[in-house]
Amino acid sequence: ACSSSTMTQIQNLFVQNFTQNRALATLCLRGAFHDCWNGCNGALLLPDEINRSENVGLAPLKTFLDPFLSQFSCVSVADLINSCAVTAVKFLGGPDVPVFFGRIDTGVPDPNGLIPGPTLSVQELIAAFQPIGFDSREIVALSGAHCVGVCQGQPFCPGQNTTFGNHYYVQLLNGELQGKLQTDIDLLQDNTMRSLVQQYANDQQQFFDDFATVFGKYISRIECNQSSNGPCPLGSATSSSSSSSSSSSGVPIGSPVSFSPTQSSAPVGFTPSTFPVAFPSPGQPLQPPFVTFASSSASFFPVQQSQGFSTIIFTGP
Ligand code: HEM
Repeated sequence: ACSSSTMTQIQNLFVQNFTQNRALATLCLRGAFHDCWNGCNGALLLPDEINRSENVGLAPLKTFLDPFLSQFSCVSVADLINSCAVTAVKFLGGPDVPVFFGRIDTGVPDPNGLIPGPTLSVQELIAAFQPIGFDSREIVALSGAHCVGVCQGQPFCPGQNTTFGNHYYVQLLNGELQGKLQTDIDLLQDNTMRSLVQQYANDQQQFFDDFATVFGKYISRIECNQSSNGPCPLGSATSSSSSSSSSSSGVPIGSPVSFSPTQSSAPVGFTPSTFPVAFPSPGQPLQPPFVTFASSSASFFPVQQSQGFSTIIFTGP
């Protein structure tokens, strides 16, 4: 893993790029959801995986992150994606999500079709999250990530999709999310989930606190037995459990490790998160079109300003 000062440098580069195009931030957040579903392992950026239909729309994330991987050889893909996601949440106005760095990349694509699809019923959604250790209340908190970004080119939350906040829950209750994701709308059909939607709609701080805890837990799920000599700091390696699955190459994947994301120090072998990173003050964006790595002549690809979230335009290098 990189030193914490290098992680800070990386996070600052993320911030600079988000300043140019906020759509990059929402891409990163969705990327962490997908990369970590089967344990955070960096497989999302493998060509076999990024081009799957379940990852439609995420290809620009690879374009965005590849230059970081060339520039910073110390960082794993999984750490890069998750560092990007927590930086995105904060950049968009959300809470500090605790994150530690030291994830190992698998190099093998995850099985296709594991990630829950947008047409699941609420019972199916609960059943999908249960084996990876998340209950219905945690699903409600995680789904709040749809306060930002787009669904099939349209804002999830009409008029408010560029900042992180509890408007997703307010709009869900008001019926303003009709025509978007069925899995979002169906949260209202389960009594426990609907009452939590109401609580979050009334109390942004509670949403932020819960989102930080639950998303911090989500991005800490690391399969410890992927490598015999890499860091496995979050718990003892386990290679079998009732919920274990197999990767497409037949390598057994251990049960998700758990730890308290509110613990103050990084587990052994992990670099702690480096919040707060410096955020540019509003009204002082960097000059487009180039964001460059400070310590090298490598120029980052230019990202043009896009209107809202409808387009991400890459014109580089
Ligand atoms: C609960 C199950 C979930 C389902 C079925 C789901 C499904 C989807 C779908 C279909 C899209 C639209 C993709 C497109 O049309 O381009 C999307 C976008 C997004 N999802 Fe989810 N998602 C889920 C949970 C999550 C979670 C847990 C997170 C993060 C914590 C997340 C973050 C995002 C973000 C930020 C976007 C917007 C991406 C962008 O603007 O490019 N989602 N999701």
